[in-house]
Amino acid sequence: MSVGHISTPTMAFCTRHVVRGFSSSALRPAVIKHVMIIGGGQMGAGIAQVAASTGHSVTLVDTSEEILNKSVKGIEGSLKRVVKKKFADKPEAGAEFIHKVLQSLSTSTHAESVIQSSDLVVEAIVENLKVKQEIFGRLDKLAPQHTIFASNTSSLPIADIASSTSRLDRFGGLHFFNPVPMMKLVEVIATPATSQETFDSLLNFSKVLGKTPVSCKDTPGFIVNRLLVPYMLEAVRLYERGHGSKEDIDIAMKLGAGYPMGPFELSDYVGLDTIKFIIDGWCEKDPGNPLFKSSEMLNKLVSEGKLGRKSGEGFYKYK
Ligand SMILES: CCCCCCCCCCCCCC(=O)CC(=O)SCCNC(=O)CCNC(=O)[C@H](O)C(C)(C)COP(=O)(O)OP(=O)(O)OC[C@H]1O[C@@H](n2cnc3c(N)ncnc32)[C@H](O)[C@@H]1OP(=O)(O)O
Ligand SMILES: NC(=O)C1=CN([C@@H]2O[C@H](COP(=O)(O)OP(=O)(O)OC[C@H]3O[C@@H](n4cnc5c(N)ncnc54)[C@H](O)[C@@H]3O)[C@@H](O)[C@H]2O)C=CC1
Repeated sequence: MSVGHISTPTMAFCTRHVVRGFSSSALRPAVIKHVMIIGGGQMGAGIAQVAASTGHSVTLVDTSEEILNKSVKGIEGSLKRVVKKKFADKPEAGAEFIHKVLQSLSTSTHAESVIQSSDLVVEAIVENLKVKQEIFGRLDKLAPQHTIFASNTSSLPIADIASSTSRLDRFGGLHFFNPVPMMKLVEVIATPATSQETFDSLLNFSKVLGKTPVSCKDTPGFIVNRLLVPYMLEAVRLYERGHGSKEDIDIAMKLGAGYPMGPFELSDYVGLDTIKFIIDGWCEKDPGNPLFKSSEMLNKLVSEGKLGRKSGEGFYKYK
């Protein structure tokens, strides 16, 4: 499906002169122009929006047209909010900007037919190692030599995801933050096998998106989630012990610690299914660690389909 005009793909490098995706005359980061984003949920749609807004041609991939239509509607809504600020006095320029961004964005339910023209693949699908490995393993066989693969995983080791491919040197992590159009940080993650050129390309790509990248090792939670997850888990334990209401805990952290959202508001914003995937994964890896003990309250909400804002109810109601 095409949202706007799909430009003719141009490869970042002519294959003849390419060694592992980099110019053989001088090893320099590949130029990233064509980006495939896999997963049109909260994160994938946000990454697609920002990439299309910054001069990239973007294809957003998901499993159904219905999901992709919803993703594009969300992107249009978010672009309107961006334009309201950015082009406050120039509504026509704002409308032109939105038109141009949507022209740079196409959608597809078939990653295989897009991979040949992709310089970079950013995966933002469900937080499940096997599912991520399966999709990267399949695309690895079809992707051009120079194509860089990156995962937006919150909690899985990048090296484990990369192990399903034969391009360990061209594989890294690009961890964006929610909501992507507003959050300035990107964690750029190198595994021991990620080449310097790939890492530089990912750093550079993040800067072109207008983000501030930080360099991370492939360690659990990278930087932000290594610190955020214990804090959030401690909040839910405090609540489960009856030592504070969720409303008071949220107010306390906003007004006392200056956070824009309290831990329960933020959990609903992130998505309780995603949070459960993260905690269950860490618990499985480190079962003796009391920090990752599962939360009965969280499990109950997820089993009832209360996934936070995206389903209309989580810790709070949104209808
Ligand atoms: C307790 C539960 C136990 C579970 C424990 C387990 C923990 C596991 C956690 C793991 C988490 C993993 C997630 C991850 O990997 C990393 C993350 O992404 S963490 C999340 C990081 N994000 C945040 O912390 C967000 C914090 N919130 C904010 O910064 C603000 O609240 C927010 C910008 C979202 C909204 O601002 P707010 O003032 O509250 O509301 P407004 O609606 O007025 O918006 C302000 C401003 O921003 C514009 N805007 C907002 N969203 C968008 C958008 N999507 N697109 C475009 N523009 C947007 C809006 O238009 C407003 O603009 P104005 O011009 O100011 O009107
Ligand atoms: N929600 C958050 O705040 C953050 C999430 N992340 C990570 O980003 C990833 C995505 O998270 P969200 O966008 O929140 O999830 P989401 O649930 O909103 O979206 C996931 C999307 O992936 C699609 N999908 C699933 N399997 C697929 C497949 N095989 N092929 C194509 N599409 C597929 C789903 O249909 C869905 O649209 C996860 O790895 C998560 O850990 C990272 C930073 C923040």
